[in-house]
Amino acid sequence: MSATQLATPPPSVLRMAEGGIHFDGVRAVDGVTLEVRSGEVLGLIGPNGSGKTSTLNLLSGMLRATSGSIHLDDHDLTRLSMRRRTRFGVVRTFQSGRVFGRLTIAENVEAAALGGGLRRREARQLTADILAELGLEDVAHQQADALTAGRIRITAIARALASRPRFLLLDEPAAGQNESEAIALITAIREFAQRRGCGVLLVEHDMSVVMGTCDRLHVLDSGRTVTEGEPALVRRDPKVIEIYFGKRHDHDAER
Ligand SMILES: Nc1ncnc2c1ncn2[C@@H]1O[C@H](COP(=O)(O)OP(=O)(O)OP(=O)(O)O)[C@@H](O)[C@H]1O
Repeated sequence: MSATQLATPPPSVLRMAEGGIHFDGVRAVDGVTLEVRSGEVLGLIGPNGSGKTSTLNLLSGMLRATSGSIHLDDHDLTRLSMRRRTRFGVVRTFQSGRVFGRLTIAENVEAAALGGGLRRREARQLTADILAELGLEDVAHQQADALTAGRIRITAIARALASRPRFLLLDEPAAGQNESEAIALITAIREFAQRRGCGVLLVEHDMSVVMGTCDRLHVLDSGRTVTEGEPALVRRDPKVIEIYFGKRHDHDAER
């Protein structure tokens, strides 16, 4: 059996309802409700310090919510650790990327596929598919230690995909890459997610990157939801223009 024929899981929803967390009086996330659905990419955007990473951390279990709840379908994840959420298929990646430096890229990805319960043949096939999709074929047999930070970050994403998550939470996966590289990477992740029914939450700074790569956008400012919807509509929302594009918009208007 080819790994691309692996069964697609039934549709699911990862949902945060009125989620909140505060740090020493700072309300980093303040009553945010959002849903990520199987097979879609939800872009989480907003200015610096608006609560994007904290929201992702609440969903992954890295932070415990001080208010609200988090559910995967009917399962209440609110009090579960990150490790236990991983068992439900909710997986996050880190900006720095976590890989085994002594293993090759292919071995790193295959180890994640085996850890996710695949047999060796299926794991090999899935690894080959992912390396091709993420443009890692040329470095497949290089030791991870020898690669650039950017390639290591992509390898960490490849490992996360190989574990066959139901929901993948990505914190700026394309950090440090130029715009076209970022769009290519996120497009590859999106295609993988769509084919395998995996939902993706993507934290990303760059509006031009999320516009063509996300199915929906959720905009935060000061820990609160500003708006949510299709990228083209969100981009035209006056509240978003004000908080997110303010300076550029004024500049454009002046020209
Ligand atoms: N561990 C922490 N301790 C104290 N304050 C924190 C902590 N984590 C986040 N904050 C604060 O919470 C707010 C939201 O931070 P968060 O990192 O979630 O925002 P962000 O939108 O991801 O920002 P950026 O785009 O700059 O990465 C900020 O004011 C930040 O300083």
